[in-house]
Amino acid sequence: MWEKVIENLKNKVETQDLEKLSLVEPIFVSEDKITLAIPGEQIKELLKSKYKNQLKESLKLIFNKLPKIELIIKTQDKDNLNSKYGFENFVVGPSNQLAYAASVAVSENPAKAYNPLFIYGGVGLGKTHLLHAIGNSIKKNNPNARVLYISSEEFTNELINSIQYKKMTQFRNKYRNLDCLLIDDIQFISKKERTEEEFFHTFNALYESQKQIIITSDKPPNEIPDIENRLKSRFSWGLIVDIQPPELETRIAIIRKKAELFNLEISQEIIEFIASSISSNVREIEGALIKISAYKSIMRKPVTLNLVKSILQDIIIRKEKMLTAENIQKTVAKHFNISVDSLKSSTRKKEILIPREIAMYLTRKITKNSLPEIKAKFGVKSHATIINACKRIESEMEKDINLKKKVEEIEKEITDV
Ligand SMILES: Nc1ncnc2c1ncn2[C@@H]1O[C@H](COP(=O)(O)OP(=O)(O)OP(=O)(O)O)[C@@H](O)[C@H]1O
Repeated sequence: MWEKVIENLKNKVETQDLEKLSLVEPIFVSEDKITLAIPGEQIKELLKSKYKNQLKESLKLIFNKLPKIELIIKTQDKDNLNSKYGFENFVVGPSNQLAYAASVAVSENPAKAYNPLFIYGGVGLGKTHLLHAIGNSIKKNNPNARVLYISSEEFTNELINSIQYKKMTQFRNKYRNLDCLLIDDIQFISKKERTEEEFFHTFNALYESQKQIIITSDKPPNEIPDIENRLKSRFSWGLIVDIQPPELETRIAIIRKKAELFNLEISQEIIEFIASSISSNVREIEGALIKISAYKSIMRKPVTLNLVKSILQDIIIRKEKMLTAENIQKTVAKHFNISVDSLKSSTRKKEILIPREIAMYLTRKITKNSLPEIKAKFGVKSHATIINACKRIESEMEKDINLKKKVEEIEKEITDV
């Protein structure tokens, strides 16, 4: 029936309006009354102010008389928000302070504080948590706000379906009529031309109508490979903040908070043990606590340090395996595109010398190897060579930001296990 109305309206309505009106759904139809479900206040207003007469005429034509027209707003689409992620259960420390503060600011003043807000950081560091917290907080302040959380993969799948089933109008209306779009892991749209194109237009539509956009990624915009420059530049229009792996103190605070949530009583000694065994990934910390909780309830035994050590053995062994001089040499060699053997040679060529000194510096910093052990692993004659290499790299990193970044990136790759 509504298709007939639309057919009738075709020549009397502007094209872009017609697309919007085609989203209206009749949910009750009789000769006396017709109830139309409208997706949003904007379309309702459009229908009432601009097309009331045309609508009446079309209905008259179809029914031979004019039924009573009732307009109701369609219940909102699911916002995909997970209520378990809030600001109140996000532990703040130096590593995530800025991302947290920016997220709170955006949720208090959508589209006015920072737009877009771009949050990036490694795996399991709380980016998704912050996205949901922003969405939940905006909804709490304004229950009518149209907020949507979506991963860029889901966005891509939905787009593909919409193209396949010719539902692009619905797709565009869904995304372009939001007050706040929270899009997770944007790096996954790279190399997907059509998705990038569609996201570009979604971004523009929202930005131009002053709607809030929050984006997360594993890298800053300019380092996401194979993504259009026009998107990268838009991602940088607002504020870009990073989340770093939490420091020891923050990890301890996170473990305390999570243990409390899981109703798990553990001693300070155990908390510190977990915090020092799992350094870079909060999801892994959570996983460890869930495992301990499960053991506790199944075995009905008190949680001792030894029990925790045996429960977390696989994680600890995996870490120890990665934190070796051999693995550091391999990773450094890969980053500089040179061979592991050349790292152990005595050549003074700059392109080998710097990577070799970086490898020594990282071995000293992150393994438990003693100086004689490091000496043997790099085939050098004296301890002084290693100590001097470490000092040189430390002072070079202070002067050269690119070198500092490179070393940090390699260190992250080695310790992120
Ligand atoms: N600072 C924090 N305080 C409390 N919980 C945290 C914190 N950081 C991370 N978490 C928790 O760690 C888990 C992983 O975080 P989240 O899913 O947000 O990571 P992510 O950065 O989005 O990772 P990915 O890139 O894999 O999607 C979540 O359960 C989250 O609640």
